Amino acid sequence: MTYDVHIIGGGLAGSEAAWQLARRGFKVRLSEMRGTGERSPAHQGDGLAELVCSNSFRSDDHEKNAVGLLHEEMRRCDSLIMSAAGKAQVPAGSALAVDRDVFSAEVEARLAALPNLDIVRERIDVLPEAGTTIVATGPLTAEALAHSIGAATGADSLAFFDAIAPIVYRDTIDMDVCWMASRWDKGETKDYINCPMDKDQYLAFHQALLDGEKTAFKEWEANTPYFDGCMPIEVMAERGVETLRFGPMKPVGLDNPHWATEEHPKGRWAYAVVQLRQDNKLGTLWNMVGFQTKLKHAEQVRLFRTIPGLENAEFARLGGLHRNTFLNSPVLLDRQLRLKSAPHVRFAGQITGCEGYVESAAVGMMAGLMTATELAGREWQAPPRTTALGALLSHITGDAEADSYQPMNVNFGLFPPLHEVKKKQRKEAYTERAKEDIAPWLASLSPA
Ligand SMILES: Cc1cc2nc3c(=O)[nH]c(=O)nc-3n(C[C@H](O)[C@H](O)[C@H](O)COP(=O)(O)OP(=O)(O)OC[C@H]3O[C@@H](n4cnc5c(N)ncnc54)[C@H](O)[C@@H]3O)c2cc1C
Repeated sequence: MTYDVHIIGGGLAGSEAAWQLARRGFKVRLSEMRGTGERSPAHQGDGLAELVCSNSFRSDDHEKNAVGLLHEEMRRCDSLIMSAAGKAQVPAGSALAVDRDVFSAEVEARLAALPNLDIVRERIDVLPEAGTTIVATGPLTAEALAHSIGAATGADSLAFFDAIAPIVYRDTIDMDVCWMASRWDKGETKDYINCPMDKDQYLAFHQALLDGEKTAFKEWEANTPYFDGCMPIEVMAERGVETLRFGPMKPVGLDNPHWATEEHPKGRWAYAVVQLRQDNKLGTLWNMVGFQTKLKHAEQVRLFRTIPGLENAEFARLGGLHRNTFLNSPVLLDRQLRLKSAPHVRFAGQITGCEGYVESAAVGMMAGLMTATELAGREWQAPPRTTALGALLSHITGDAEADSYQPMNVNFGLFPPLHEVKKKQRKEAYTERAKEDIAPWLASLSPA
């Protein structure tokens, strides 16, 4: 079969791009290296759209949160990733969290049902010299292709670290010590397992993190920065004794019923809390929220078993650390995510420098829509900057003005941290305006 588009990489972005194109009638080849015996250091299976770390798509609140707004806009574009997430949803308060296996299987099944899409298990080592191509190989692009991209761009790619959080078997958590609750009782159910620490336990744990044996840095790694949203707990611990208590171990809004008294019948707040969030639909696996780490594996087991309630914890997966690569998009790509030096090649997903599952999928979706518009001989209109999609795209391509990306309260490196954005500006940005502005843009898309 001859193809209209070759998509390289069947992760979140590549799967979404393939969906947008194939359901518009274009012939698509989707090349995914997993399934050939090859995997990135973070992927664990061979399914399309595998979530490599947390199982959360973050806030689903489209009234108050920019990521929630992005969810909403993607749903309006008939996003495969959002609809599969809906099918695979597990309880997580106001966040959208999924069973990763159900999610990946749903994405794969929906794509496999499209007659004009071929999913081919193959590793691509060289950037195609001709033909409409979308590269969505992610932050862990296989080495040969990464070199080929490097040769084509002539520019150094940037590198940073990401770390993976551990996953615990539910039946090894001591619920006589831990309890189920959502912070401030948000959400209809009590979605998190909470492990309480008193002050002495917290201080001892903090010290142990500082003393714990870590994976050694190689020379080239020493100056590579972390993205803030994926900072390992031991690095956070190094920033100060209170940092974790204001981060992943925040105790506020969590009444511990095991510590109830006559004066506090609902329970009292602990000095610090470790939270676990459901990771699979069955509820047998729970991940330690914000506990990404580069501690050595044996050290993780020893140290995490000192957390109250996790004394007998068995780990389905331990934390890890990886070096990621992404393009200098504002310099190398045009406003339609095409490589300036080879415009038949478009990039999508985290390799463009965006960060997060939802953002990667959103960029994949837009790359698919751009390609569909181009192939249909129509003129592409960018989504307005007042929308979450427009803000994301503007920022990736370096077209952002100060206020255009403020609604994006994503806490990863390329976006301003939440605390730097004034509440009032955020609220203004989340108004109905974005939802009104997206409507004419949706009408401009090439028909499905
Ligand atoms: C370790 C780690 C942890 C992360 N944790 C989180 C998190 O908790 N929450 C969050 O929101 N985001 C997280 N991210 C960030 C990001 O959102 C994810 O990496 C996301 O999966 C990116 O989507 P993508 O489609 O761009 O890439 P991926 O989902 O990685 O997909 C790329 C695909 O391309 C394939 N591939 C690579 N090279 C080739 C080749 N040469 N030929 C063929 N196929 C190839 C890969 O096998 C993979 O399936 C994490 C990233 C990493 C690396």
